[in-house]
Amino acid sequence: MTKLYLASSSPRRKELLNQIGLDFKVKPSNIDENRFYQLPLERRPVELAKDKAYTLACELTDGLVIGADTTVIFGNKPLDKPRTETEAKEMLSTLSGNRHRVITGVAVVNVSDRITLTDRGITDVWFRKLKSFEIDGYVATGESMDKAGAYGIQGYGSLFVDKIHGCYYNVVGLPLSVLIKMLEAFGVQVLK
Ligand SMILES: Cc1cn([C@H]2C[C@H](O)[C@@H](COP(=O)(O)OP(=O)(O)OP(=O)(O)O)O2)c(=O)[nH]c1=O
Repeated sequence: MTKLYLASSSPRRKELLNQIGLDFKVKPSNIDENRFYQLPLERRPVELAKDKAYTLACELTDGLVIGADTTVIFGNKPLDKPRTETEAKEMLSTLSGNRHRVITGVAVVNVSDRITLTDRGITDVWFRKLKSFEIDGYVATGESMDKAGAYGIQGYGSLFVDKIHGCYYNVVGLPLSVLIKMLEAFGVQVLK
């Protein structure tokens, strides 16, 4: 059976892979994300995903490595993980009453020959207009801090979302319908 590795520290990605019954090991890879900040925003998540997966693949002898990166884009600006609570509140004010885009890049690297597949999911998310006490209350829950765009659609952040167009799981951190096609290309099947 093919060994599977998830090159990510995101608990959400781990949960999503568990949800579809995959047997895998988690081995986060530490890459220098700063090197990618010059790239066009639509390309960045895929390149980051590839680097995360490839970096771990170089430490292994066999198996498949999955890497991913979620970027939240408002207009043509990225909203990365907030560094402070003030920054989180600013991001949420920006998203309030507006539409933004979530792109999750995914890469699967075959360790033995380094053959790599990449793809991405794109989801548009509409937030309702938020009151300032709601933004303060949300940031006080602590949910913002490790998440792109300063919110988690799977948590209290669900209260802000009017509608989405695209894959929900892509927003949480892994577009599962995209990933499964990539895994199948390497002979891994969930439903037989
Ligand atoms: C928009 C959004 C993001 N997120 C999370 C998913 C990702 O964990 C995080 C985006 O940061 P990433 O840099 O994609 O991932 P990470 O740093 O958590 O993990 P790693 O780099 O080791 O793979 O934001 C949610 O959980 N819910 C949401 O609704």
